[in-house]
This record gives sequence, C-alpha cells and structure tokens, in this order.
Amino acid sequence: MFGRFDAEHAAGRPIGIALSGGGDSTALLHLAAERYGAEALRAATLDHGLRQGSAQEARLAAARCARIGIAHETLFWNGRAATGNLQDAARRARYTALARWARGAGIALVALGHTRDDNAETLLMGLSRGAGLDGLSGMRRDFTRDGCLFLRPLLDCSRAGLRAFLVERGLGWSEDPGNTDTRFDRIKARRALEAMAPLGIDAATLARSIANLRGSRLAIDERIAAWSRDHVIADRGDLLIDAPALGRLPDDLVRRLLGAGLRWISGRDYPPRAAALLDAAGALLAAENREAPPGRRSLHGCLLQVARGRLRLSREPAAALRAPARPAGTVWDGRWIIEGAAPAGAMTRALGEAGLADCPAWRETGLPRGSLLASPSLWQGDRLLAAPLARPDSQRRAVMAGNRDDFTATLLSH
Ligand SMILES: Nc1ncnc2c1ncn2[C@@H]1O[C@H](COP(=O)(O)OP(=O)(O)OP(=O)(O)O)[C@@H](O)[C@H]1O
Repeated sequence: MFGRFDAEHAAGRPIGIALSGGGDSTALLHLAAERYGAEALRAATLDHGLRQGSAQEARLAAARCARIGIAHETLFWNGRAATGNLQDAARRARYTALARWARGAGIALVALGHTRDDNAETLLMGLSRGAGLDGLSGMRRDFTRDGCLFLRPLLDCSRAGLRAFLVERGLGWSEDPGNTDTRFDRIKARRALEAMAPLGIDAATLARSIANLRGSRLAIDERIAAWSRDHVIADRGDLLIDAPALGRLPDDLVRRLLGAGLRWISGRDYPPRAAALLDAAGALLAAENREAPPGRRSLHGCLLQVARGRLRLSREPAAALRAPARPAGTVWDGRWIIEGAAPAGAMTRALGEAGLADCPAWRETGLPRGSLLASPSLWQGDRLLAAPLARPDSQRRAVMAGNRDDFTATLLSH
C-alpha cells in the first residue's frame, strides 16, 4: 500500500502527513506510523477557521499525534477573508500552507488520504460537467506543488476498509459534519454512487474504468510531450510555440497545450476556459495565415502574441504587477523563487517600469520589454537589489518553483 513512500523519495528526511482528523487521513497516519515509526513522521492540520469546532478538531488531531509520539503542527488560514468559491479557495490555501510547512521543516513529501471512493466520486462529478478524458482519468498519485511533492498512497484503498482498520485497532477519528451535507457536490456524488449498486457500479468497478481511461490518457500524453519537445521552446519565463505546426493540431490538443502553457506562465493551478482559449488561438493563427500585422490577445493573466511564425506566451505585465510582493526566498506570482542570500526585509515583486529604468542593458537580454516588466525582481523598499532576467549580471538567480521549472511537467500534470 505504501510503495510510493519508499526510501528513494524520503532519503532519510521526515515524511509529512496531511491530517484533517477524518477517518481517511487518521488511518493514513497510523498505517504510516506502523510502517516507518513515529519518529520518521511529521503531521499537520490546517484549521480553515470556517466552521465552529474546527479549532477543537485540530486540537484533537494534535492530541492523537502526541499519544503516539508524532510531531504535529496546526496551520491557520483566515477563510472568512476569502472571496469566490469557498471550497476551492480552502483547497488551494490548504496545499499552499502544507507546501510551506513542508519546505520549512525539511519534509521530503506530504502524503494525502484520498481513497478509491474519492476517485470514484470525482469521476461522477466529472461526468456531470461533461468532462472528457482529462476529467475522467482519476486523481494523480503524485504531483508537485509550490516546490513540494504530494503523494496519495491510499488511492487503491476503500474508505470502509480504512475505517474497519481504525475500529479494529480501537482508534478514534473525527467525523466531518460536511460529510452529510447534501449541498456539496461530493456528497451528492457519494449518494448517487450508492444508488448505482443495483447496476453493479461501485467504487471498485469505477476504479477499473479509471485505470483504463488513464491508460488512454498516458498514450496521448506521450504524443503531446513528443510534439512539445519538437515545437515548443521555453525562453526563460516565456514559451515560444511553432505557430504553423500548432495550427495543424486538432482542437483538443491545442486546448491541452495552450492550457498548460498559460498555467505554466500565470502560475495558476487551473486552466483558462476552453472556449476562450480556442477562440484566441483561432484568431491569432488565422491572422498569421493571412500575414496580417502581428496579433495579440490577453488571457488568464498572460499575453499571446504571434509574429514571424511563432506564438509567444508571456506573463501580462499588469497581472504580474498586481501580484502581491513576497519575502525573498518564497514563491512569488505562483512560480518564481529568487535564490541566494537576501538582506532582511527584501521582497520579490514584478520589475515594472521603475525597475526596468534601472536596467539600462535590458535589450541585450533578447526578451521583449513586456516580459521583462513582468519578470521577478528583488527590492528593499524602493531600492532594486536584483533583476535576474533584465540584469542577468546581478548575483541572485530567479528559478521557477516546484514543477513549474519544467514546462513538460505542467503539460503532463493532471
Ligand atoms: N484541514 C486539513 N488539514 C490537513 N490535511 C487535510 C485537511 N483537509 C484535508 N486534508 C488532506 O486532504 C485529504 C483529502 O481531503 P478531502 O477529501 O476533504 O479534500 P478535497 O478537498 O476533497 O481533496 P482535494 O484537496 O485533493 O480536492 C485528506 O485525507 C487529508 O490528507
């Protein structure tokens, strides 16, 4: 069950457990403790602060860890300040907080308690949205986010089996009140799955379909990765794509490729809307065919510009300038980390006009002005300390964080 935890991943560093306190992640905690010993583990619970009792649940999770000698930390998020889809915002905040915790504590990887049942419910939710292969081929077993490796070692285990394990050992867990709230799509999917039993459909049969769909998906992945190796160049933070070759690809591959490109550039972990993307690509490629003046579109916080047979994807300066400044050494704008020792209080933000004025030789970089305006730079108050892309002689290097240093990783992540 824990094959993926093997030493090659952890290499002597602690293993992190994302512990919500619910049955799945509590079972994960105990299974991992039996296999690796308590001293090899660290656990964290994010208190979302969204409902009464969350602080108490985090305390309970901490107490359960203390009882078996596992170091535990409670992380906090001010959910009340979030806007938009709260569930979604909470999920993202959770991954960001867990990744920061793991990086700070030297943790090799963070294990999540998703089960075969979660996978089956996700498949049904995908069907309700008319999803294609992308949305129906199951959760990833491992992925990297904000520089942290996450694993889902329980994806082949059933929720009932994990609870039976806890009951057998006399171990307790907290039941999330949301698990019976039929306003949530996941709970509706759970109920729908139960109702499908007479048809012979359950989480185990859906797991077989998911495995088959995943196989088809991987075959397409190989094709698209090979295409990208031949036709896409990563130019520091930008991507350059062979426009005529792109124009010959079927729509679903164009969507996949540009969707991944815009995620990679914007640092957002969700793709742009498919219709908007295909519309922009269609208009730009048509203009290129007519040899019309260079066209440009802005989408998903990025610029798409086509000229001389190449489509350049770059960060839109206005979007980068809106991204909040971050302390040196942390992820800025969803993808950049400026490496190297920095004085206390130094902050990373977009270079902008004021910064570019301080980089007289920027033309020698060969990057367009817009890409440089949106590029990362290090400041102390109003003083520019480093601009790794616009003034490459400055000592500090800007590196892409986590899986975003390699476009292929984003292209193949699902
Ligand atoms: N508050 C939390 N603190 C720490 N880990 C958590 C928390 N909530 C969830 N997790 C981790 O995420 C796993 C999945 O939880 P859950 O199914 O509630 O999340 P989800 O939002 O549906 O999943 P995903 O984030 O992948 O979409 C849990 O088993 C646990 O490992």
